Amino acid sequence: MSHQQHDNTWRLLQDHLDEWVNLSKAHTSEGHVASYIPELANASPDILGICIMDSEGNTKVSGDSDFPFTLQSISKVFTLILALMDNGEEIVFSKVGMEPTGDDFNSMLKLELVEPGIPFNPLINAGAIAISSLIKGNTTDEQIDRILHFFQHIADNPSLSINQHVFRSESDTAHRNRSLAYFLKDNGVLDGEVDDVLRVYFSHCSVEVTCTDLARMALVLAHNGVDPIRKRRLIPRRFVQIAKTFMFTCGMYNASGEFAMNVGLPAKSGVSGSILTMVPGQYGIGLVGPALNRKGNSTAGVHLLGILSQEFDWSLF
Ligand SMILES: NC(=O)CC[C@H](N)C(=O)O
Repeated sequence: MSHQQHDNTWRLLQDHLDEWVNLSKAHTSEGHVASYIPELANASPDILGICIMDSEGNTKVSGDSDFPFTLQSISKVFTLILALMDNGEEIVFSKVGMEPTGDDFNSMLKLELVEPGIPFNPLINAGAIAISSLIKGNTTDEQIDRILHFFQHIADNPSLSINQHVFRSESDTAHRNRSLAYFLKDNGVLDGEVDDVLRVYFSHCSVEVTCTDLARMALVLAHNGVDPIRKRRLIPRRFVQIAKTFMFTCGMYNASGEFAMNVGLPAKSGVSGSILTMVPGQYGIGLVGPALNRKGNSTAGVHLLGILSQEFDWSLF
């Protein structure tokens, strides 16, 4: 992208981002805050915030961009990358597949239906739980520490930490994830103890961030693993390529096709109402809008990204 294009985009964002956020905010009333993790239900449904970061670290923020939230399923992108860096492709893809499911993110249907009973991809819950078990460490605490440090490193923010209330809230109520994990254990997909693996999984889902952290993490993916600000490679290019492909095909759960059609960018959402996305080679984007549609994606967030993509012709197609 030329400097002039960037300047134009930045000027339009300066003039219109607040207006687009306000327009999209109206769509928060179409959704509901996730309540199956009781602690998440405390978030106000009418929140909407966004941060867009360019490759020099300049930001455009709007709305409730300081609202802290937990990564939830967005963390799965980065644990996948760490598992790939720890084990390589061959081992990782002996435990999870490469295909979208078309089912809800916490579905267990295909684990029994389709041989050999490995999760279809690393971004559905079953797949992400399998990935958690692949993170290296001599103890569960060491695995969790390594993940947290990796997230801090990518976000360039050493103060990222685990929200213990959200962790406990999920851990106490995660009957479905527990059953998924036992299923995986029985199918020979999980190496460790179910409780230990789930502690790793709930911990990385509970890392607390802001939109700016998300945008910063996305920026590294937008630049294929090189941090354009620290001017350093943080992730091998191939592993970012794998992560972005999954984001494209599975990142918005079973609404990934619709999102690809309307926005056309690799993205990952979480049940906290967060979305991480990027304009390849250009911008990292983080947003939060806790009111979710039926498929578990932020109603206002998806709307806002639709406007931005159209306005700036960001679709990759
Ligand atoms: N979709 C999500 O964000 C799911 C993550 C959440 N921790 C869960 O396992 O249910």
